[in-house]
Amino acid sequence: MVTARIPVVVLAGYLGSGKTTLLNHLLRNNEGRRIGVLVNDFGSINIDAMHVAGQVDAAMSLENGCLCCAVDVDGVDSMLARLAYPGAPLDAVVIEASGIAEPRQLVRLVLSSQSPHVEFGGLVEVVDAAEFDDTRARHPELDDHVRLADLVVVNKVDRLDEPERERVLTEVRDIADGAVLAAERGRISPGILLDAPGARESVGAKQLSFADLEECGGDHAQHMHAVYESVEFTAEYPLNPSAFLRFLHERSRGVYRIKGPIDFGASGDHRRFVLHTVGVYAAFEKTRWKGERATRLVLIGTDLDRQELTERLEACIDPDPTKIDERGMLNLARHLDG
Ligand SMILES: Nc1nc2c(ncn2[C@@H]2O[C@H](COP(=O)(O)OP(=O)(O)OP(=O)(O)O)[C@@H](O)[C@H]2O)c(=O)[nH]1
Repeated sequence: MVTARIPVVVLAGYLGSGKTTLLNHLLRNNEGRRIGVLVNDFGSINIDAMHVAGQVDAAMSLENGCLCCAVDVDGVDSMLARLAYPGAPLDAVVIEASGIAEPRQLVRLVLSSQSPHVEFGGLVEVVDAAEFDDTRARHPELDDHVRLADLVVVNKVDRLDEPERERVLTEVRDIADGAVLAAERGRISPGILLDAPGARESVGAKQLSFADLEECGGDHAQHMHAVYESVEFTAEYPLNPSAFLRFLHERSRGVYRIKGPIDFGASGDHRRFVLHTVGVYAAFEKTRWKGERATRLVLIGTDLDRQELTERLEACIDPDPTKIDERGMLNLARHLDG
């Protein structure tokens, strides 16, 4: 009897490109497919795992460290074995890599899996259309990631006007060997991503060869995460919105990405603000507190001064949270994510 293998899709893409957004879109619009998720955050607070929690059929997360180097094939195999076992109620597993993981290494880990229950389901690279030029200038290896991918999702096209959007799409198509799709908020059809690579032939599937995987990829010093670091900040007391907005405006250039929920305001206010900064872009997503209220931020960047950042964030804690700073909340509203 031939055992059906569960496809394992590697979802990669630079910091803040929209991987979690795309994953959440898939989980909400799964068209009946049951999806297991393996999330790898950079930083010890699992913000991405918090974002996908509750919508997924089976999930595991790996904290603090980059999946591509911190874990060997046995480690990935044992995690995959816990998600994908004989008779597992899953149709696919998606590994959401951290934004600075080396996709080639991740693909190699999946391809080297000894598990008879999984197969490589393809590499999907999410690209932030609005940050494409900047990211490429800072990280020329982005071209390589785009070239290797079975499917490149050029996300955030809403942030560009028509001519710029076409220019970026043309540039990505010139580099990519696989299929290229434009997307807003990761809205792509789940079938394109989750069915075995053969099913993607309509948009141009490709399979990675071991030769592709052997080229570089193994040199840790060249990996993005070798130069990035993260600082975590948690606070049980609310932050003052005006003070925090000042912190945001004055943040150092080294801080490329900040994400996580923030508690602003007094106990009667149930609004939960989730901050996302990507480069100079900053947005708050408004949700509601369900469990414990606390600020939990992860800051990712290069040359971070941990002590200075922590002190500046601590200075944002509101000495009197019973008095909501309405003006600050109004300013915050201007940054709200549509
Ligand atoms: N305007 C716009 N914003 C988007 C789009 N997709 C995602 N975002 C926003 O971009 C920010 C980062 O999105 P995430 O999905 O968290 O990105 P990520 O790749 O998972 O981030 P890391 O895991 O930190 O690398 C969030 O504020 C999203 O709401 C899009 O298509 N358009």
